[in-house]
Amino acid sequence: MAMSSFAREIDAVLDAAEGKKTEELLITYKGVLYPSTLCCAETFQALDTMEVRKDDVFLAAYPKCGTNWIEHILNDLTSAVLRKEVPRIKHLQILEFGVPEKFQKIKSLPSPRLFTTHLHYDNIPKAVLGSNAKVLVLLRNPKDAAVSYYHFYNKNPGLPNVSSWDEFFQKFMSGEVCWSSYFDYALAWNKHMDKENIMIITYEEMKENLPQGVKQIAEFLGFSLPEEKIQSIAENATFESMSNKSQETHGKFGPILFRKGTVGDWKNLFTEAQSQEMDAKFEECLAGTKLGARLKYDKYCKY
Ligand SMILES: Nc1ncnc2c1ncn2[C@@H]1O[C@H](COP(=O)(O)OS(=O)(=O)O)[C@@H](OP(=O)(O)O)[C@H]1O
Repeated sequence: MAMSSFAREIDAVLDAAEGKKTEELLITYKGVLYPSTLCCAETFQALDTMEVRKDDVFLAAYPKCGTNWIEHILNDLTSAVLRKEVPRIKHLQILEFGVPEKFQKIKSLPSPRLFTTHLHYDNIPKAVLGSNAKVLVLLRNPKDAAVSYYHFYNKNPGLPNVSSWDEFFQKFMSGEVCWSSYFDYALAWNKHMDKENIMIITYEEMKENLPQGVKQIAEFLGFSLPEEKIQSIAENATFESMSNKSQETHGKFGPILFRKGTVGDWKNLFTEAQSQEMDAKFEECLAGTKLGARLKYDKYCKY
């Protein structure tokens, strides 16, 4: 099976990580950890002056909340509207990845350009947040996000191994993970989610009704597509469909990324005490907020 250029690009990043010592795998920029195989200070600086078009589309997602899933749907929706395949170029499309010279190439990409970022609201370029470009914000319940992140730390050669789930749980709770704290991330978006050009989606809602989720995203983007097209995009975006093609689309990264794709896997790792600790943190940070309600914590994070 032929590998996409995107898959070859990811394989090259994984190969580069294999040669690095553990202490070389992370960098810190403005107090936040990032993987050194993908991010550098020069690109963060260049991001500050990135030019934004009003028809650019941004996907903002905390890591492990289903970023690659929604990217795939956005790509399919855009390809359907343009009636041609939109190529994916990860180091260009993920705002904080790659080298600063990429911004020259970004300027020549045709509209509508699709970008992704895991950056905290405060670190997203002001040009993006000050524009009317559409921003789709993706979150997942924090317990499943933590479990997914834990496996990712240990399976991805680009991240340092953690010796145990207990160790990772404490790091996740204190925000000592790449892209920093889940709770700070969600709280920041809570303040901005009512803006017209911002739409929140959750992993769990997409799992509950994928065609409905695809339709809502299309409507938010102003894309008018026949029902059958929405259905076929949803069918291509199931976990089974995406993981079956992952070797082709994501190369060696495929099995690392498409792990389980379920809701509730946290019950296999969380101890009772850890579950209560996260319940208390959620209560302290997000309970009573509009975004907190959207996450349906009691449904997805309680026994
Ligand atoms: N199509 C589809 N349906 C349901 N779930 C899916 C799908 N595609 C990816 N996934 C799951 O999303 C998790 C990876 O999240 P991200 O893509 O955000 O990871 S990353 O931060 O970009 O590395 C990871 O979750 P876990 O399986 O729980 O680890 C993936 O399996």
